[in-house]
Formats: sequence, C-alpha cells, structure tokens
Amino acid sequence: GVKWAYNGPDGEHNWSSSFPFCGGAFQSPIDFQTELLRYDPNLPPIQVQNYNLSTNEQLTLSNNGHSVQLSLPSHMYISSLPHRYSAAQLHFHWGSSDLLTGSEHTVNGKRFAGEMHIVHFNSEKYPNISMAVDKYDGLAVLGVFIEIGDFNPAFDRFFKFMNGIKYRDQKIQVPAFNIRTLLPARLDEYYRYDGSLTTPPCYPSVLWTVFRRPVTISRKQFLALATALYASHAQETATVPLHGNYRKPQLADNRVVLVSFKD
Ligand SMILES: NS(=O)(=O)c1c(F)c(F)c(S(=O)(=O)CCO)c(N[C@H]2CCCc3ccccc32)c1F
Ligand SMILES: [Zn+2]
Repeated sequence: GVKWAYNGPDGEHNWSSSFPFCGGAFQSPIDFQTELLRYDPNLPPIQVQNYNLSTNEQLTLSNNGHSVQLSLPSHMYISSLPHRYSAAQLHFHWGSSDLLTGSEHTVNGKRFAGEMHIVHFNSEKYPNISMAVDKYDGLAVLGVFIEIGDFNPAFDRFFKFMNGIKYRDQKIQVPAFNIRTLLPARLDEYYRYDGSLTTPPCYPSVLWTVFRRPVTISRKQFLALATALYASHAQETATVPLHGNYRKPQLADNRVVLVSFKD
C-alpha cells in the first residue's frame, strides 16, 4: 500500500492526502481532559475470555515497520460489549531512548512512556478483521498505558525475542502465554469513547476502551523496546530506527469521554 511514517514528508500531517479519513472526524488518539469526562455508572467491568492461552500454542511476533505486533487467535474475545469482539493482534506505541514518553492517549496532557493496544473485531457481524476494519461497529481496541517501574515478567515472554525481528517484515513464532497478565489488575476502571484507527487508513471504526491504571515495565525493558527495532528492511543500507511511533492527540470534536470511575 501507500507508505506512511511518523516523521518527515510521509508524517502524520500529510497522511490525509493519501488517506482521507485521517483528516476526518472521530479521530484517535485524544487527550482525556477532565472537562470531557462523564461518569457512566452503567459501564460494566471489561470481561475477557480465553486470554489464558496454552503454552503449546504458538503466536507470530512480527515487525511490520510501524510497530511490533503479536498475532492473537480469534477464540480470545471480549464478552462484556454489545457484540462479541474477537482478538486479532496486539501492538505497541513508544517514544525513543532519550524521550521516554510515547503513549498515544494522554491524560490532561500527561503522556505515558508507552501504550499497548489489543485489537479486536466484531466477530458476530463480520467474518474477519479485514471485513470489519472500515465498519462503524467493526473494531474494539483495549488500550493499556505503560509506565517505567518494576520489571514485568509477562512482557518478557515476548520482549526477549525482539532481536529476531529487528527489521521490517521479519517474523518469528513464540510460545503463547496468558495474555491477561499483560493487562492491569483492575479492568473495571477505564475511559470509553468512539474513535478511529490511529494509523492510516484512520477508519472511524474503533470503540476505544483505555484502562485508567498503567502497567509497568523496567527501564531496561523499555529501552529494549525503544532501541531494538528498525522500520527499514534488513537489506536496506540506510537503517531507519523504529521509535516515536505514536500519533499526536486529535480534536475531540465535542465528543464525550465516558468513564467507569467516579473519583
Ligand atoms: N493503534 S491502532 O489503531 O490500534 C493500530 C495500529 F497502531 C497499528 F499499527 C496497526 S498495524 O500494526 O496493523 C500497522 C498499520 O495498520 C493496526 N492494525 C489494525 C488496523 C489495520 C488493519 C488490521 C488488520 C489486521 C490486524 C490489525 C489491523 C491498528 F489497529
Ligand atoms: Zn495502536
């Protein structure tokens, strides 16, 4: 497809010339400013099913040039939304080795070190994610803020393999594990709003759920994520580091952000 980047001439300010939705409404990410938030007592805790994958399953870990992504089996799903949303993949957004802030969503302007997204599609209405990706009720993404803190053994279940996918389009198989261990303890506190893919083609097709509580990984783990990967192919002479892969906050367009927590 048409190439795009996070910086330079193909950067986000030019996405809309090749991807018109990127210049449209209902774009993501956004800044969760206090005045946009509205408490909704009817928002139920997020419930996920079959996240505890068995270790004899294998997942594909790949560098797609924009992020590091882990493929997920569609028997994993979210059961607490109006429709069943089945998992497709998870990926990350991060800053760089000297800019330890690379989350996409922000809270009153605070940017976290990084952000993980678990992408699901409405498997009740669509047979696969390609058919769902551009539909208004097609996708549901779970967002998790990442902060620098204690070492996180759950993330090392695949961070330790990143040297095998240093370059764009490289992929390896890794043993599956319990994906629930990547999520924060509390799944009852989250931000909820209607938005879009944060990369081209920016379809406004995402029901966003961003958990209030961040997870932590160690500085060493973060630096591994922020410095291990290249956006360029292995045979290219000019290496392009893969970092700073986060879109800036978009206009809220008087959207309301629902929150499941009061204080
Ligand atoms: N932040 S975000 O909006 O959640 C988000 C990303 F940031 C992101 F980089 C990706 S990508 O890694 O696929 C690279 C660019 O599409 C995706 N992919 C989704 C949407 C596009 C089609 C597709 C097909 C199969 C599986 C996942 C996806 C993405 F949804
Ligand atoms: Zn993402």
